[in-house]
Amino acid sequence: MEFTKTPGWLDWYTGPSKPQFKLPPGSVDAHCHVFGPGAQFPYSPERKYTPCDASKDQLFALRDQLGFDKNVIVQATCHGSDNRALVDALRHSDNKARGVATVKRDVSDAELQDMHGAGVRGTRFNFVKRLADFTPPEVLLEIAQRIAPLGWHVVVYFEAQDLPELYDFFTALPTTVVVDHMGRPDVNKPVEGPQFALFVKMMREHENIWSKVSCPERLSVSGPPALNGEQNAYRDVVPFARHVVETFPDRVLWGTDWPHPNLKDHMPDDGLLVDFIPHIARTAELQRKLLVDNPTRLYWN
Ligand SMILES: O=C(O)c1cc(C(=O)O)oc(=O)c1
Repeated sequence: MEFTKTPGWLDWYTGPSKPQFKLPPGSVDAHCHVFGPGAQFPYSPERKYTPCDASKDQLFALRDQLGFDKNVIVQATCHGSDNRALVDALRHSDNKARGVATVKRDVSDAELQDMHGAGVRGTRFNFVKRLADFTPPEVLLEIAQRIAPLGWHVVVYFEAQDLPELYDFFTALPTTVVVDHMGRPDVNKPVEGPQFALFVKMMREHENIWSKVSCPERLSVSGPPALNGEQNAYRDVVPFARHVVETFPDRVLWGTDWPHPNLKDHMPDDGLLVDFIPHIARTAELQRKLLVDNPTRLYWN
């Protein structure tokens, strides 16, 4: 099948630089995606965008170029609940990738078992309105109860302004809950302001809630972008991510978010994104927890 990319689509950055920051051995890129290729794994009829292709081989080449050991591949919304591209990538990863799938209420136990065998360890609930249609909370809770016995967790993606209405649902989930991209704070607001404070309170009061401190390129308002050798990119995001890393060092994950769906402004050099890490995790111990210990515990147990 032939697909035409969403107008204005930015393709992932080719030839990323070698990071100056040396990742600790065993580091995991704990948030990245594969897109198709559409000819082999068609994009979902329900999708809200049509991306460029980003294959498993291209992802594994990036992993090696940046110096990561492993990947956690998160089902992208352009594939809906058809997890074939994800599962294919996991099966060809030589045990170096785990996955987070998207499942519907009618998923069978056999399908869950099959995905588990391939390396899926979580399911993703998406509350970002431009990406996914609404699913009633009782349906999501039913799915969470189905996957809990497998030892899977729930990944949630939402925007900060929606947290007040989602708070009770998230804190009632029976599994570990991993929040994508720090719950997308508005970084024009103060770190200690009420919006981000609610997110921090949710993590403080619920030890099963984790956060990915990823996506500065999405959250940043003032940049500068991770391009042209910039070693101090996305400075406005640093205080938010640093606060979460230092307050909850055992419950944070980091990922590139390659191939960076739906960016509108620029496409970052992934090597320079890796160089963002020591700004938010300032000691070797915090770096090891963020990049090695935490993802290994959650995904390779
Ligand atoms: O902000 C986004 O557009 C975005 C989209 C997806 C997806 O389509 O799955 O995943 C992400 O992590 C971020």
